Amino acid sequence: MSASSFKPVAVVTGASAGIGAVYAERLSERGYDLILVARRAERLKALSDKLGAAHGTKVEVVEADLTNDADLARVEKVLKANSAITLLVNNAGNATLAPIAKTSEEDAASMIALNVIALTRLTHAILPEFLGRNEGAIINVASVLSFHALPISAIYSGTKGYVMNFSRGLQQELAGTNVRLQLVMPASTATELWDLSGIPLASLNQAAVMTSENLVDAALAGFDSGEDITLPSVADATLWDRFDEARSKLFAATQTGEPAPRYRAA
Ligand SMILES: NC(=O)C1=CN([C@@H]2O[C@H](COP(=O)(O)OP(=O)(O)OC[C@H]3O[C@@H](n4cnc5c(N)ncnc54)[C@H](OP(=O)(O)O)[C@@H]3O)[C@@H](O)[C@H]2O)C=CC1
Ligand SMILES: N[C@@H](C=O)C(=O)O
Repeated sequence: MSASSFKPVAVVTGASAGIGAVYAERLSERGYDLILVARRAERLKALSDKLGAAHGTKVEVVEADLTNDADLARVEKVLKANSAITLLVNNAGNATLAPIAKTSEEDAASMIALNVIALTRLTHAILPEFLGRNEGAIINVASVLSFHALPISAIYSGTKGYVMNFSRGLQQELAGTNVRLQLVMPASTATELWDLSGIPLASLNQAAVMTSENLVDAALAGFDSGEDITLPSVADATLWDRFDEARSKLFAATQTGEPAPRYRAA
């Protein structure tokens, strides 16, 4: 079934589980028709049936492995062909949490292909249409590991650091347009990702783990209030402002054109 044209359409990648499945539910409640993307089509179909019955949502199920070039090209085509799309949620992501020496080349490549390349290409696919209509929104799901790295997260943090910088740069490009990008940076959230990553969810400090429902509801509250950057678990929002100010000052301080005195020969 293809999505109808009289309701706005949202695309959610990685909608078969976890955070993406909750985004699909919440966007359905908000009156969107949906294009849901993931490998497990049977789960997407079950979600589609549920949302159709509950809210009359029309859902287009797109079974795709976003690390596969042909599948990704097919999803790009779906995005380019549908002018009713007003929202893209780049949520699909995977993690192998282990030291690099213990991470297979396949797992490393898969994180880069999904977290970096697929997100970039899908953004690139939808952007001309959004800019042409001067409307639309992109939600990029990054992580608090976008700005922090652990001994087991070098590659994952690298990919999520990319999502943060890609999104920050694009937000500046979009200034003055009616197209917006929200960067969401969740901390630990109770999803399948953990067990798949090699770190059991049960081994985490449960007090620091958010439910995916709370995560998405907070992220959408941030979206509704016009936030560019949403850190759903951070109570003191000025922490980000101070971090970003320090980053900006550090960048400005690099623009000297000469070695710092401590590096000059005595
Ligand atoms: N859980 C957490 O603690 C945190 C998660 N995040 C980020 O949130 C996002 C969602 O993760 P979360 O809900 O936790 O993870 P889940 O593992 O629960 O869900 C991941 C989703 O991505 C899909 N997916 C995985 N691989 C592929 C692929 N190759 N092609 C297409 N779809 C794929 C999965 O579907 P299928 O297997 O059917 O393809 C699934 O729908 C990710 O970007 C993650 O990095 C950020 C911070 C914290
Ligand atoms: N998915 C989590 C892995 O460490 C995170 O992004 O925080």
